[in-house]
Amino acid sequence: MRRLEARSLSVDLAARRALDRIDLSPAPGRLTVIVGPNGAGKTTLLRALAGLTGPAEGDVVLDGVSLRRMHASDRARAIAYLPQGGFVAWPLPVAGVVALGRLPHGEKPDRLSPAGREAVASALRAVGLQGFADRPATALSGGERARALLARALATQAPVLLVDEPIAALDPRHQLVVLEILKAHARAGATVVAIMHDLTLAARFADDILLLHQGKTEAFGPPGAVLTGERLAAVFSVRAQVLAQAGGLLVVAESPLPDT
Ligand SMILES: Nc1ncnc2c1ncn2[C@@H]1O[C@H](COP(=O)(O)OP(=O)(O)OP(=O)(O)O)[C@@H](O)[C@H]1O
Repeated sequence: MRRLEARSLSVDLAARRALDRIDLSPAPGRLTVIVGPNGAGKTTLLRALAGLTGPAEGDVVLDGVSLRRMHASDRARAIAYLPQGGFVAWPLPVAGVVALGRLPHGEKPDRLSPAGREAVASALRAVGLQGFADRPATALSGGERARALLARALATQAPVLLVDEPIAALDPRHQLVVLEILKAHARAGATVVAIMHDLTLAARFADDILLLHQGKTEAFGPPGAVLTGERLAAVFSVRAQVLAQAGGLLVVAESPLPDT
């Protein structure tokens, strides 16, 4: 198990502070979900946790070592990152796209080791795309492509998995399938951090929720402690009902409040 930690992390984008002194230590074995309004800094935080955006102040460390001091290939083996709204430019077969997840292990997609081949096959099975292995990735629907790109991240078999809006393009069944994959991956010992906008699904699947607002931590903890009607009003500017149900909370945004 690897311990990823943001320590008083601040990030500047175009000379503007996008993240302000974030402390976050997503626990291995648990699914941590980041929520917050558009522009709150969620993607910026995930990119910083992946070592793709450097801190202005503070740091991101893996097992106590700054990501800035790690070799890029060590970092890529340790941390798999799935960007938002993934895009595939070349008509590579789906299995070839997923095999790109083995590059950090020094494996060429067309010459995988037996372990690499098994990792690719198992990732394709996990996302339900085993029948699509030979299809050009440019000939997939948006949701199929999103699942193929998640499979690429899974094929890395990294102990840390960071995924930016992994269910945004998915139908209800595949949303549940992907969230179950993420949860199972966490339960198997990985550190899994996902950005989501669906607060009901976040409440149902997350072990911990980080609520970001204007680059700062508004709240962190179990869903029931973080997602309160009062907080949703203050952060999202919506009147919302948070209803306790068997299986989790149901969050219903009822009406927009005047923007503050
Ligand atoms: N490359 C960039 N240069 C300058 N500012 C940026 C850049 N990328 C993002 N920003 C700004 O930084 C802030 C945080 O952006 P970020 O993408 O992290 O938000 P987010 O919470 O992921 O939003 P969303 O829910 O819309 O995806 C926003 O105000 C955004 O306009």
